[in-house]
Amino acid sequence: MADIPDQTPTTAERANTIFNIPENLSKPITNEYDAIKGKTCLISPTEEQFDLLQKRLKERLLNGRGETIYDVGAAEDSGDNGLAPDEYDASVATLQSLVATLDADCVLLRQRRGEKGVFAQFLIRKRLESQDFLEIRVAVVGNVDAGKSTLLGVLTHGDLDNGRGLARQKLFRHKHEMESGRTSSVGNDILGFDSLGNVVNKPEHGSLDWVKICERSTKVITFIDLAGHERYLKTTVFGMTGHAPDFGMLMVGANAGVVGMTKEHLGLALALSVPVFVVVTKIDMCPVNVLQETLKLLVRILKSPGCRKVPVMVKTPDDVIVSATNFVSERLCPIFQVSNVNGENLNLLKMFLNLLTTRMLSHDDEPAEFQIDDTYSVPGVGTVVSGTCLKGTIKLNDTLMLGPDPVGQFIPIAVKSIHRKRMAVREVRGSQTASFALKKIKRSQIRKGMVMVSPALNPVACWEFEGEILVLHHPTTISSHYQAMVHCGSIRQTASILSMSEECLRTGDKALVHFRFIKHPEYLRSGQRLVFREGRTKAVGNVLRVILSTPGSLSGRQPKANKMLPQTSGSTSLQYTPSGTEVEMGLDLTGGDKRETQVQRSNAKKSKTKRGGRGKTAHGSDQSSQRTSKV
Ligand SMILES: Nc1nc2c(ncn2[C@@H]2O[C@H](COP(=O)(O)OP(=O)(O)OP(=O)(O)O)[C@@H](O)[C@H]2O)c(=O)[nH]1
Repeated sequence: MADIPDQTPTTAERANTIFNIPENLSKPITNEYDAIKGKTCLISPTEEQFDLLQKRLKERLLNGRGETIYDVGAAEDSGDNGLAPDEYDASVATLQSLVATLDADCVLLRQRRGEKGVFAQFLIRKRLESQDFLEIRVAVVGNVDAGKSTLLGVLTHGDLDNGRGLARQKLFRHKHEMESGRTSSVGNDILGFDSLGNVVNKPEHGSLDWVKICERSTKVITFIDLAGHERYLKTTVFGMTGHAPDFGMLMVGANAGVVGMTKEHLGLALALSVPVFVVVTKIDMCPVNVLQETLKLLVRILKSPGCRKVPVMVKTPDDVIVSATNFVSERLCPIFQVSNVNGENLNLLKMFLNLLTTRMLSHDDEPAEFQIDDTYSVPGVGTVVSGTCLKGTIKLNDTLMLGPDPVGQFIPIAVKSIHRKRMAVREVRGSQTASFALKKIKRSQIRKGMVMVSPALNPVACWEFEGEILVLHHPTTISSHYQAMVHCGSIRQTASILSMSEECLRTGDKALVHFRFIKHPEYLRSGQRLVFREGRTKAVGNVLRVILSTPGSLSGRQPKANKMLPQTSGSTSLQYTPSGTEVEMGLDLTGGDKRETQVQRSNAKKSKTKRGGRGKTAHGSDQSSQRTSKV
């Protein structure tokens, strides 16, 4: 098994966490900006210094997608923070004139008194046109009844809950959800902030008022409300992979604690490298000792070798700023304790959401890539597709290649109208979600998982690919011919293992695996993250190599399993992105999992002995999966 990458924080990272140094301050400054170095640069800058300050702020706004947090009176390389009152006032005045020249707004986040005087942090946010806004996607996960839909109802509609399901009624999309009180589909709700950081949503804004919210917002948080019940896990996994969330909000009911699907959802977010923050709800009705127990267990799980998170209890506005500015590091895990009934600490959560920035970086000049996660047939409009623009810019009337169809073909298609959050716009850029009206195509010709890409990419579909996977959980062993659902972006299709670098895989094993889709070819790119699952069996990994389909292979004929791939896992170290993926490797996440693994292994041995063979369909669920997924 390949070595687990060392995820111990560097000294600099540790120092940043311990001393709460914002990331932008911990990086060395280029020589160009030496003239504006130090805490006094804003007091009375020369014309030349003012230009430099303006240039630097512009760069920071560009890098921060329209916003940045600016320190006034903070020393860059020592603890010598603080300015005398008149110096501080002069600095703030300079900052305000800088901000005014860049058509932005400046809001005080926090002010502190050091030995040498006052220092402060300001949020600087660009004012955008009414059609433009920064979009952050937050996937909301957690066990049934943790209060997910309720919190979203309270945040986005501004009215508190009554503890008996009042607030969630505004979010449900299906009659059966209204009746059962359970979410079963992937839902969306939005929370808008203006350039001053005020919440735009008003209680009277119904679900039809998205356009009004977006027009007045500079930043829009899109909540992807996912189902908590195990029965809907497939939909929840799709929400986490297909809707490209920037962050995960893990909800835990204070009285119920870390139960049911909580750990499953946490593991999924970590496996997909989605930074997570935790919201503990129902603190109004939970006895103090129960709440303490819940928090203690939560912290233990987050700190476990599997998670390696740094939990931070968020109790004050200061904690919010520190955790929001350091949240990009993925290691930090802020924990909020709220009540949807009396509104306690909801202001801290809103402040935190206002400070989040998108993780997806894309350049407007790259060829466009759009992944489809849903299709609609709208009377009077025709076929509409919704999804996420992963790269580049898509403009009205652009022609994109839509595919792959069942035989792996892509067809040119013109974009006739674009909507962002139900608002008609002229273009959509990387990291934004949108829906397009398409002409001359039937809804039945389009499925989730298809893409629309720039013709410059010359897209080709594939039936087969190689991936590196890590088995997070499997009751027995996985071997060749095993079939399970591959989730990769918005692709969701059963794939069969043709061969592996190991004979069989158990919980905690890693391998190179050759997959083949069983129904139709897909558009994949190497480096994409994937989840391979069936029931509670779960493996995560990356697409390593896409095996492009030759014309003959596009027929869909399934070749025989080929020989084992060369044993390369020793030399190819798994390229998992920070912390998350190895989460359950040590299986500390589930506390008793080490023991569980031993039991599983001994069960696997027994089952092998019963069948008198090793490897092949070593367990019932594999067989049933093969049965059910045959085409
Ligand atoms: N007292 C109290 N009750 C709450 C709070 N938050 C939610 N509830 C209640 O808890 C129940 C469950 O809330 P939901 O929002 O449906 O839970 P969920 O996590 O969305 O559940 P699923 O949709 O099934 O995944 C509802 O009756 C809410 O009124 C809270 O902070 N305090």
